[in-house]
Amino acid sequence: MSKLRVAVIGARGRMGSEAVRAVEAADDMELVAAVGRGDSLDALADAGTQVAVELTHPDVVMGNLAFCVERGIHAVVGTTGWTEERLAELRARLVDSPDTGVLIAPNFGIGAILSMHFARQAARFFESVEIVELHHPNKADAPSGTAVRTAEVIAEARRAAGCPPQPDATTTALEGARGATVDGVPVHAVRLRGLVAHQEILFGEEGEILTIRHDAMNRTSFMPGVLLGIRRIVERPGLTRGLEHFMDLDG
Ligand SMILES: NC(=O)C1=CN([C@@H]2O[C@H](COP(=O)(O)OP(=O)(O)OC[C@H]3O[C@@H](n4cnc5c(N)ncnc54)[C@H](OP(=O)(O)O)[C@@H]3O)[C@@H](O)[C@H]2O)C=CC1
Ligand SMILES: O=C(O)C1=N[C@H](C(=O)O)C[C@H](O)C1
Repeated sequence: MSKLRVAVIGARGRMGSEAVRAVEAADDMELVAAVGRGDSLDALADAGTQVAVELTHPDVVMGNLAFCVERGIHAVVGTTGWTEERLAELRARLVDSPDTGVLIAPNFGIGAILSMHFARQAARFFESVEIVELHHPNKADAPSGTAVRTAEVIAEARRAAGCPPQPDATTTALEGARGATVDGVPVHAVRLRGLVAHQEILFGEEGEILTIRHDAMNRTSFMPGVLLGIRRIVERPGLTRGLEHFMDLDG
């Protein structure tokens, strides 16, 4: 069987350099291009790339994806900082390239995806929920893409179950003291030297607290998810949001 022709954009970054190593080590993949800031994306087209792994920065991800989608190159995107407007722009681009698939994965960590799945299940049983995400201080976006998606998933589940808004008697607060509110869920972002990527989802009910915590101790931990995304996106045209769609979680 022929190998999947894979390129990495952002290849010299923390995640990109791990992705380069992971693709090179995968028996069913060939690394055909590895580009970073200042390199032309034409290298991807020239090398006959089938799947591009995008691990750069919120400021440049849209341009990189426009290049890929226009040329029918599938993309596995780890870059965060997504908004509804950006998602809508990408969906519109994909309409003109109906055979192309783009996976946007707020988190490639299998444990992180499972923690979001468990949070969805728990959401309707607790009056209160708050999210604390903790990352290294070089991170550009806050709150993290994972925290935003987790809050959305929890809010969807609570709406579907008819849960009322959660209690909060705060009437006076310093700006930011209650975090950012994402779809009704307070999200708190910590940036601390020594951390990699961590998240706690706190559920509270009278007399009972459930904490779901995930810790990524290094960036190698994201690579099984990156490889899974590469293998599966070639058979899934359109926009896929979240690696969970490739994980058979309800099976
Ligand atoms: N989905 C997931 O599981 C994960 C997602 N992420 C996300 O991935 C992204 C990258 O994170 P991380 O690796 O830590 O960040 P880094 O800053 O380490 O890497 C980003 C890389 O992209 C490069 N870059 C910047 N602009 C361009 C451009 N125009 N074209 C090509 N390359 C460019 C940077 O170059 P230079 O060094 O010159 O600035 C850098 O090498 C972030 O958005 C982060 O949130 C991170 C971890 C896990
Ligand atoms: O920037 C990071 O490091 C990470 N970014 C992703 C996010 O914003 O959720 C995934 C992970 O948390 C690491």
